[in-house]
Parts: sequence; C-alpha cells; structure tokens
Amino acid sequence: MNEVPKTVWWDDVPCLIDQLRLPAMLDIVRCEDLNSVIEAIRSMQVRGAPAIGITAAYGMALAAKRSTAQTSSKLIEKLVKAKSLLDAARPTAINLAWATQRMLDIAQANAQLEPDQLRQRLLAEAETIRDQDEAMCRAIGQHGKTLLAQTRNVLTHCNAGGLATAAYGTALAPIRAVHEDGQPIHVWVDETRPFLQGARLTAWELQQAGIDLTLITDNMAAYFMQQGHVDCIIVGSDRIAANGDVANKIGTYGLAVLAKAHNIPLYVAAPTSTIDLQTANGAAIPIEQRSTQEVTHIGQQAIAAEGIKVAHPAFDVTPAHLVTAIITEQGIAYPPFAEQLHTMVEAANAANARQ
Ligand SMILES: CSC[C@H]1O[C@H](OP(=O)(O)O)[C@H](O)[C@@H]1O
Repeated sequence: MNEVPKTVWWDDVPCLIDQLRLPAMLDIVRCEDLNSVIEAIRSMQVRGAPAIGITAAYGMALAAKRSTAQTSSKLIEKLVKAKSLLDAARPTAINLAWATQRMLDIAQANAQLEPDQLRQRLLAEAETIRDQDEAMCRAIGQHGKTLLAQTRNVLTHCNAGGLATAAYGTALAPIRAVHEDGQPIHVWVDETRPFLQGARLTAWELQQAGIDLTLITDNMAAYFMQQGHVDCIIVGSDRIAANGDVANKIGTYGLAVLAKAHNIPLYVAAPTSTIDLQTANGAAIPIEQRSTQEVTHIGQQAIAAEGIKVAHPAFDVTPAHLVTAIITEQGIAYPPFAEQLHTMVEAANAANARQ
C-alpha cells in the first residue's frame, strides 16, 4: 500500500499533513516561512519525534532559502538562530535538536560554498534525513517482526506510525511487517488521553493498512491484560537516555508497570536518532508541559469546570528495568542497554559518514 507522503519539500516549501484535522480531514499545510514551521511543530499539526525532526530539518533549509544573507558566514549566523527557535518548539523529542544540529553541522562543514550552493546543499541534507528515516523505520519493522512470531495481540499507546515519521512508523513497523508477511495480528489501540493520538491517528493508520484493531480507552488496558488478551506492548519513544531509560507519551510508564505485573513484554521501537548518549538517564530528560486546555477540552468542547487546577505533562519516563527490548534499525538491544545503545549509535553515525 502506498503511503500518503508526510512532511515533504514540495513547490519550494515544506508541506505537511495537518494531523490536528485527522481523521476527519486530510489537509495539507504549506509552510511559507520559518515561523509557520515552528508553529506547525508547537501546535502538533505535525508530531512524533522523527516527524518533527524531519520537519525541523526542512525548516532549516527554508530559513536558508528565505535569508537574504550575501555571504555564507552570515547565512550560517541565521541558521544558528533558526536552530534555537526550532529546538524550543518542543523540548522532549531529541530528534528535533538532533536534526537541526545535523543541518548546522553540514552548513559549517560547507561554509566555503557560495550562499546559493550552500542553500542547495542544506535542502539535499534535509531530503537525506527524510529518506534515511523511512529506511530506518522499515529496518525497525524487519528486526521487530522477529519478536512477534508467536504474537496475535499487540497493545499500542499514542501514535508511532507513519504519521510520526517519514513513513511506515516505528512502533507500528513490526506490526505492519508481520501483517505484510500474512501473519494474523490484532492491535489494541490505546486512545491516549488527552490528545487522543491513538484514537485519531493510530486507529486511522491501521484501518488504512487493513490491519485488525480495537480502539480502547487508556483505563481499559489493564483489563485486557488481566483477561490474557495482550501478548505484548510496543511503543515508540521521544528520547532514549544512554542507560536505556525511555521518554514517551504520558501513560507509557503506567503501561510498563502493568506489563511487569502481568509478565507481558514491553518493547520500545525507535531509530538511533532517538537515542541521546549525552543524557545519562531519564531524570535528565526535559518533560514538555503542554496547554491545560488539551486536558479540559476535547476539541472546542469543555469537559471540566472552569477555574480548576490542571496538570499536563506530555511525556513520562519508563526506567530501563521495565523495558524488555529496544528495537532500532541497527538491531534489537536487551538489558543492560548502555553498551549496545552506544554501539548502535556509533554504527549509525559511521554508516551516515560513508554515504
Ligand atoms: C515515532 S515517535 C512517536 C512518539 O511521539 C509521540 O508524542 P507526540 O504525539 O506528543 O509528538 C509519542 O510519544 C510517540 O510515541
């Protein structure tokens, strides 16, 4: 099945699916300037760690294109500012800062080029980041499917499908891979309050892919585990610390505790661009605090009284000891994770340097 392209460079600007309008409407947003890229990331028109990294990379290329700098050194000064603004849009997913840093590194390594040549080189790098992400997702699918050979029922949380990446997804990749091999597979889809990425996005993606699913509310997950209807849990990640602690959508930690209590494997699927070797453990991962309106409203409909106190941490951290395995494009890591994660990142960097 050909996927709808996600964030792409089209007609000379980044264009992306407005995920706030899904599943009712498949609407495309044209980002005419850097501010519209930043707003698309901040508002979650585009969301998902790899997807916001790719979009930020195109944002850097757009900033270069829109800059009137007459020298490459002045152009690079503009890119330093662009990186700072993009990185601030959402702090938890390391893919965002990883992508903007990679773009800035390319600019600085090619500072000898004329400004227009440098602009072209930057757009080429953003396209490479996008293409590599899709390849990493498909590799995650191939590695991850080896863990699902005896699996019929998988539970997912939030959305880590094609919409959260260049294409194909991370947590959904092994599920898609076994489905494409003809293996029967069913997915319990956590709706994932408060932003409902599971209900709005994962259910839609699985339906589009012809994969059997059942949408459940987050507080039903324990019931289906207790009834023996969940063989494993697969989630994505926004940042994996050097020791294997995993930041992911709020609610993941609770699922990990439930998985342990029911002796169910919890797998984390992510490209090596989500592994942050500079962050020693989960305690150092910044947790994004989002708008309280996303908790008190569903769309424009208020579901809580005005004037009450509301909390909205958008992510939580699952300690490495609750993670059964981490699936990357480089292979599958098992506890203790630190050395394997370091090796995987080094291998990915070496492969990128050869390209
Ligand atoms: C493939 S990364 C997906 C990851 O991103 C989601 O967060 P958000 O929807 O807020 O961008 C969630 O944590 C997913 O696991």
